Amino acid sequence: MKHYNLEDPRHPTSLLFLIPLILLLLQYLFRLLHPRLQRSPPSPPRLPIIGHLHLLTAVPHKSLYRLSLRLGPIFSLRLGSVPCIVASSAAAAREFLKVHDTSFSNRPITKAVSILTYGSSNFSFAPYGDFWRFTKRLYMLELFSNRTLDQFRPIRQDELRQLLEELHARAKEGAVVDVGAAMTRMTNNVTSRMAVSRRCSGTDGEAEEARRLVMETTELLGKFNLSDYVWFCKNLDLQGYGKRLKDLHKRFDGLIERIMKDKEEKRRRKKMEDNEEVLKEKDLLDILMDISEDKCAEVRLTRNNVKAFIRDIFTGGTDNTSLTVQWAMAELINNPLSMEKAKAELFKVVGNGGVVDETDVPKLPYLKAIVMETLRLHPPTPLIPRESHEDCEVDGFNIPAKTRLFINVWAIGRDPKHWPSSDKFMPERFLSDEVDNGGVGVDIRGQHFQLIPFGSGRRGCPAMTAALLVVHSALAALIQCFEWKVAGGGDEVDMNEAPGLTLQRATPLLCVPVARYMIEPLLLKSFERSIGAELSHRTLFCSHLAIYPFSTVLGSTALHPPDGDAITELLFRSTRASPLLNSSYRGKSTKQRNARNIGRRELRHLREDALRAQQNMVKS
Ligand code: HEM
Repeated sequence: MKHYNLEDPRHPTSLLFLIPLILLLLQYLFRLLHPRLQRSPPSPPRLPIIGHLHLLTAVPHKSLYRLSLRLGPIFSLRLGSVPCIVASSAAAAREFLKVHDTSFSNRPITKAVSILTYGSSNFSFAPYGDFWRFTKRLYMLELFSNRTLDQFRPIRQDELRQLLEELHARAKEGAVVDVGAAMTRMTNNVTSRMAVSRRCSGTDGEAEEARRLVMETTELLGKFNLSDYVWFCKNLDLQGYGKRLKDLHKRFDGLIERIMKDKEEKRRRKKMEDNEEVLKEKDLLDILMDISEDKCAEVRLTRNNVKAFIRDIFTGGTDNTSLTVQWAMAELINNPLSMEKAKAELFKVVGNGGVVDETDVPKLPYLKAIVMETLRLHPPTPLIPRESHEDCEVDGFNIPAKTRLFINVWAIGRDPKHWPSSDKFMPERFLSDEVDNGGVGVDIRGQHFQLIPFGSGRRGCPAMTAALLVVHSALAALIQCFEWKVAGGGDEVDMNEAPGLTLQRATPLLCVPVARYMIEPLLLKSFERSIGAELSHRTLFCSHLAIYPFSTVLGSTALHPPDGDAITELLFRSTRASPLLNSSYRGKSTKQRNARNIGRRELRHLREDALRAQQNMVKS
């Protein structure tokens, strides 16, 4: 046996110092051979199994913002077993949504998504590829084209009128109004009438069911489901969301099937009658059905595609739009100076010559600045979700395929680097004649990455124009027609956010509206203004029918009914239906209630027909 002196370099223990060196060398070689491991974004220490889940609080965009202050604008997390990356600065958002947009053009498919979208048969969660490209074109050229938006203008006007009438009635009673609920009803109705020619609120149970389904869909899509993140919970339903999702899907499917069957029957009848005029008046479901029946279409839409698209439109069209108006109103109530400026601008442009209209908006820069400032501070989708479909290198970091990306739009909108006094509500920052506080020349269409409430790039929101039409006109009308008092006294409303993935308010916005004008003459002036010089006796009569209850119109001596088939029919219908709505008919029996409901429904249909007749007359 050999004996070495410890000082002797040939002694085995003296070689121990080589081990760390060898390990480092091996690690280097390993990284060299596996480019994915070359450089990963910074990440905090994580726990076994749950990874970084414990770092997320109930309001995830806020906890991710706090982490970004420590880790930088791009950092990575492991939520359970899911690799994620978070971008929290304008420059980082630009990297992901512009430079590497193609690599991050997928959306993560959660359990809720897969159940509620008929297995990603819709547009917003379709994987990036030919089908998505086809549907994007469909959205931009058909469903949300300028022509279609123009066609639906009377619907938006009519729903705004109904909202104002409802608020006016509450103002007369001095009653408290939940502004959020009223707005959601309105946006729901606009979307539903555009999509399937039906309202989502009203006297019949089906309309209310539709509204409930939309609300539940938005709620469940915004929930954080453990089975999406923790591998051993994958097939468990610990929070009970799985059961609720399946039940919700079944109810939605039943409703949409009924609507589609009804529509198919109507289309068959219309085709048999070959009624050209009626066939031209299409809702979004008609457009989708036309494409699904078109044998030459580039992509043949299945029945599930059509259903999933309609659901997409319902979900996208309701909550975001309503939330924007709610937060804007809350900010204006807490910033009375801004409210006064907005009122002054509206008075200068519209005066009391009618209710503010979509066509007035280009002349209302302060109103537009209010909406931009609201979307900066309160983006309805605070975290934009995307997923990479290939390995890529972003800003020197290697990001493997199937990494979930969250763009923290909320944090970017409050970054003091771009927005001085970033937490303050200052619409003036967007107006060139005021001090530049970061906003002059910035727009929200996805080109300026410091303000991207509608996202950017290929998968940016396709309905931005439609959404802004509703947001601007509804907000303007609320400011123009009412003073708003905080319910229960006080001058300020709470600005806290509720838990979840969408930017809901923690407390409802409860206010008492005080009417600034008599609403009916104002609405009538709007109609007269909108048809301007072409106003004739017949169109004026129709516009009265569309606004006033029948009895007022029929009793009006100033408006003796003009001749014409359309008018005669409308008159005949109103004389038949008006007794049902008569104020003396206040009985509580089922028969009386039913009669009133029939009367209300007929009033609604009559108003729609009167509006249509009015437009046809103006056109011809
Ligand atoms: C104020 C209102 C709205 C806001 C703030 C908003 C915001 C957004 C955002 C942030 C995205 C993701 C963009 C991205 O990944 O880059 C998005 C996508 C989408 N939005 Fe909107 N949205 C609004 C209104 C609407 C409306 C009214 C509809 C439809 C009726 C709609 C339909 C969609 C659809 C279908 C997508 C998915 C697009 C795709 O994946 O290619 N949105 N929206």
